[in-house]
Amino acid sequence: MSCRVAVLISGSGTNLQALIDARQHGALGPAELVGVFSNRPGAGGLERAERAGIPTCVIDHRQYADRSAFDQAMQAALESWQPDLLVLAGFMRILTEPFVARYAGRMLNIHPSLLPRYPGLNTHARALAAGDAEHGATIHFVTGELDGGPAILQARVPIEANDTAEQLAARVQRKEHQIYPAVVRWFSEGRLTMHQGHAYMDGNAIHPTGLDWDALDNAPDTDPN
Ligand SMILES: Nc1nc2c(c(=O)[nH]1)N[C@@H](CN(C=O)c1ccc(C(=O)N[C@@H](CCC(=O)O)C(=O)O)cc1)CN2
Ligand SMILES: NCC(=O)N[C@@H]1O[C@H](COP(=O)([O-])[O-])[C@@H](O)[C@H]1O
Repeated sequence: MSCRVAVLISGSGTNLQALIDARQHGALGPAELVGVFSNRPGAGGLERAERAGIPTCVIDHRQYADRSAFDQAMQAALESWQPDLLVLAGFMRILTEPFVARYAGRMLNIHPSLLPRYPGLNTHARALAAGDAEHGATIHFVTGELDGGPAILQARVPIEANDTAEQLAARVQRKEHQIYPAVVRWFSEGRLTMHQGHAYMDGNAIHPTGLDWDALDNAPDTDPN
């Protein structure tokens, strides 16, 4: 039974590429990439999708009077792909409550910080400015609370002396490209659920900050059964 996955982007699409590569290497489980949607014409990820033979759709949010009108147009376009899961991969628009409710429990986002630290934008510069020793990425279910949905997985990277925001972003992205395919696979295998605002893996509640990627040696997906 395949899991129909639509990916939402706004930019270069390196996380999309990681999903495409994982699919091509048989590492995405039953997940099938059925479409790529962008709110930005010319987004680099659109070329990645076209090269992979994945249908694309672009709706420019700037052509709409308000957020709700854009979300309604986006939802109508997405429904044509009949997605089981929406994957936000650098999608840079805040979604309205009705759109979020339509996909409750089947919409994921990857955020470039160790939530709850640094929701919103410019996370790398904020972590540097705060003098943090570590940074990372969080994958979470999307809810109406911006970057506040139940966490599924976190992955950490060290902040090195003299790091620029660009160097730190690149280190975080390398980790993102490892973890997002794993989480999409888990969801497509029916192992990830959201219930009453909490995330569950194989029926077990996930810690509020998510599973720790570096501690997964003994974790569910190493289970031989
Ligand atoms: N209702 C929700 N919408 C979105 C969520 C969410 O958790 N709940 N996650 C974000 C992804 N994201 C961070 O991970 C994020 C994206 C965009 C913004 C933002 O401030 N966007 C501005 C426009 C910025 C731009 O166009 O460059 C806006 O929408 O006005 C904050 C966080 C996706 N949506
Ligand atoms: N708040 C959302 C946000 O900042 N998301 C971030 O945008 C980048 C998209 O890169 P990509 O387009 O190359 O996948 C990723 O690093 C992702 O964490």
